[in-house]
Amino acid sequence: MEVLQQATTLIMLRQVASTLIRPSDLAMAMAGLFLFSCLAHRLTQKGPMHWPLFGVLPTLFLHLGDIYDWATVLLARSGGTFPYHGMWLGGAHGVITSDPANVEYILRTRFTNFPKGRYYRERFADLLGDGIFNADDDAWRTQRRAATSEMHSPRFASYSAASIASLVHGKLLVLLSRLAADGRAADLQDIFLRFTFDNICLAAFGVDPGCLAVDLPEVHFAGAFERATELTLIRFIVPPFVWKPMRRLGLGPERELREAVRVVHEFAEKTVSQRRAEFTSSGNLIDRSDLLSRLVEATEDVDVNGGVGSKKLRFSDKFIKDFCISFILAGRDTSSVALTWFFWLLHGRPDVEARVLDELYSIIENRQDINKTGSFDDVVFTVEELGRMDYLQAALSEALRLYPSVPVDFKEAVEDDVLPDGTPVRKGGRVIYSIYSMARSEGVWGKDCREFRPERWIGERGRFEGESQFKYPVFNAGPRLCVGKKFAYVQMKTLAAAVLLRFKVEVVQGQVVVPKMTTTLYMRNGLLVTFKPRQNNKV
Ligand code: HEM
Repeated sequence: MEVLQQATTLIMLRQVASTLIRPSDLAMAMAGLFLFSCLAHRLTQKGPMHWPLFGVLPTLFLHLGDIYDWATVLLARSGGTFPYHGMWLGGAHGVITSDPANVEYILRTRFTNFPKGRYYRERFADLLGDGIFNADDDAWRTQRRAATSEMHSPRFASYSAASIASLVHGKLLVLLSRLAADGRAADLQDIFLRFTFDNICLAAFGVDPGCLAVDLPEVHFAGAFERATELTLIRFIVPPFVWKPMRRLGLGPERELREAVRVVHEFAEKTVSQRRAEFTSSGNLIDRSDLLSRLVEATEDVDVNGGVGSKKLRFSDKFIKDFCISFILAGRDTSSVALTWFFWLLHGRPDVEARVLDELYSIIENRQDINKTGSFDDVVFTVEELGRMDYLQAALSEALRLYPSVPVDFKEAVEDDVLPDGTPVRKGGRVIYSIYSMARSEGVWGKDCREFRPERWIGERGRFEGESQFKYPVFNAGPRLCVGKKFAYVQMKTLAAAVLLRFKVEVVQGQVVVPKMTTTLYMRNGLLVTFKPRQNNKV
């Protein structure tokens, strides 16, 4: 991340240098540096080529378009971990790893020495405030406790399952039927993004923004949220000496970011204060099960008199607002991109699709109230039935293994440390772990690691069997394991089962399907598909 910023700086420097130095002298100097670096790289052979003065930047720059695959090759060549550093005096340094033992060390064993860190928090502060996604230490712990107790409560679980099913059956299937009837191609990624945005807002605020309406409208809040996220990510590319003054002066993308953040915060503040007023006037929010209502009602124990006693306090509006915004960011696009890759992989593997369908048919056949007409129109799978979809769970987990929604993540070292494989990490350095590369490592997943093989998740008794969090940190691992993991599987399984049962999703030929190089593994060009209704003659 910081290295990317330095790459931008490098381009600027090159432009300045070309006005001060003759181009031929510059070319000679660059050729000298290149030869020197090649020689040094030949001698060390670990990781990417580092240039004098510029560190890894020029090499990185050549690979911006295929950075995940490039890092995968380098990690394989260097035994799973290599150090990097950015420009001389720039201060960016750290290691990149795909070794599960190192991942376990930073995410669990030495959790307190590897927080998200200031670098991350500073960039997300405007959008996320002190929300769980952007917090460390005590601020994170309080929110984590609240998140786990509210999200894992039976009340929230049944509310979220019902709202997922209602969105899928009441809106998504209606939209797909319309598209199928018109024979129109549509971008599956866009449709799924709309679905997960509405879904996460329902879970967080109990409010449906309506992105999934059949006319696929532009929704102001959703657009602002997306823009705010994209514009925040620019801060990971542009150096701080550029974005910070622009922020202060309200210029360029920073001005647009301020406006998008304002829209998001205004919406969140208004919703929180309306819910607070509703609670104050009626004394409870008994009819509401969304996270916001739970948090408005909840209290936390706070120490008083130096820890001698404690009293119950309500969460502040700011706490709840920040929490809900983080929650929306965390659950907004992760499962939609996972589902898009899943449908794309299925398209290339009719055998896997047939096994998923067989599983669905056999669950329907086992129903007491089986619909003898053979029509699937009314089938809405229950949470218990979703739990019996082992093969679907395996296929989704395998799609996420190959195309993890968060392909690369990182932590910052508070103190000097040494990773289990012997690699030293200096204070302030970053440990970047490539989840994308771990999936493609023969040492981690075996010789067939690049194959889409759901069977690797099925145990001897034919049931789904999970893997170590540290070999598969797709949902993060250790104390910061994704709190939405259960929610995400219910959401993905409900959607995938309902759609596959009713439609054959056909990928339009001739499009280029490649990942976008950003923090979430979007498809760069989306995924154009058509929907063909299935003949329901199986039951
Ligand atoms: C396929 C879907 C999902 C994947 C792959 C996924 C993955 C992740 C990952 C990798 C992290 C760690 C990010 C970091 O700290 O840098 C995370 C954290 C988190 N996720 Fe998810 N997520 C998914 C869906 C969801 C959903 C649907 C929700 C909400 C309902 C959610 C809520 C959260 C929250 C609140 C955190 C922060 C946890 C903490 O820092 O303690 N996630 N998730």
